[in-house]
Amino acid sequence: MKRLHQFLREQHTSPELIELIDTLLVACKEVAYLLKQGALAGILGSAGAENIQGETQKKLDVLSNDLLKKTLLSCSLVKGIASEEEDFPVAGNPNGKYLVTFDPLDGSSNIDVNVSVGTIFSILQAPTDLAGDDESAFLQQGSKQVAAGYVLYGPSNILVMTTGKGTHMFTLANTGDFFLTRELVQVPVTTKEFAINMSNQRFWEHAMQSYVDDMLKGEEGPLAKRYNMRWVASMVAEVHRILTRGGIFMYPYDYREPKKPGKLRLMYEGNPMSFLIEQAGGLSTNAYTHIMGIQPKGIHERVAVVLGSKEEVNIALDYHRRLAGSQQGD
Ligand SMILES: O=P(O)(O)OC[C@H]1O[C@](O)(COP(=O)(O)O)[C@@H](O)[C@@H]1O
Ligand SMILES: [Mg+2]
Ligand SMILES: [Mg+2]
Repeated sequence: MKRLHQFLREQHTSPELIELIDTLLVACKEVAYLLKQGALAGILGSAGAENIQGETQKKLDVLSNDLLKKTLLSCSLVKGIASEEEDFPVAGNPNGKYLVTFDPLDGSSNIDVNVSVGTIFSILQAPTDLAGDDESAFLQQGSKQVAAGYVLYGPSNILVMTTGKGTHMFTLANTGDFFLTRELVQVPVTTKEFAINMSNQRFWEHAMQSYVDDMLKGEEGPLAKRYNMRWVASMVAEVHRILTRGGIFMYPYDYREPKKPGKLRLMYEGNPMSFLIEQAGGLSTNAYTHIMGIQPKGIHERVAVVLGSKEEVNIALDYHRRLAGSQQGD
């Protein structure tokens, strides 16, 4: 079986990018180790603090953020980092070549119940004229990502990544090495499986309500399909399922907090996941347009997410095109 290193070299990945990915994975392996120990390592429960987005931090949110931050900032290639758990970007080496944004622990609500969680990352080229703690250095469209991926901490620990040459999966062995276990992943074009938090239904836009209503009508409805539903509440686990067997994942805009265009964050959730999905032949949108074409305005900016199997995402887009701005009963 092929080691990650060998694979990346064969893909003509630059030695610097390989070194950076290696560094990042050192921290992810420590997170994986801590998760395996669970209560024995005293890592469960809340940290008793909130992040800048007003979310209660779990102990492991803080621990994994500290691990990733320390490890990445020790690498001379890193000019700056931006994390879900850091209010502002943090500067690294002024001559560093890369910026890294990350969600150190995705699916935090699942830590205490021993369900899959993950680390999501996105790597950008650092502009030479801006400091590593200058927010504007990070505000690049998702289409500019140099590499992106996640490590899923589940029954197996799996790295899924892309450098723009397809999406590939690597499984962590006991030796600490990642081995290539799925090359050139392809998201099936069609699906009958959707993932959405149904409890927010009454807050969605009419277009999304109408689409999901029609899905629930099954064979007798206009979509003429019997759908199945899944909701893990860890985006990494949902995206992993979709990369493995297809599906559509949606965290749409909703009216709960009208000023926020969605729950998920563009720079360290939406963009990296979009890069992975689209490199695997899927589609990733905010229900209207490609996520990777959105010009970010802030490192913690929110985004609506509708991604997965191409045909199904196109159906969702079609509902939004037709019903944009309409109200129930229109
Ligand atoms: O609580 P909900 O509405 O089910 O939201 C679940 C979503 O929130 C997230 O947990 C947000 O990520 P964090 O845990 O990093 O804040 C996603 O992974 C997941 O898709
Ligand atoms: Mg997250
Ligand atoms: Mg998180």
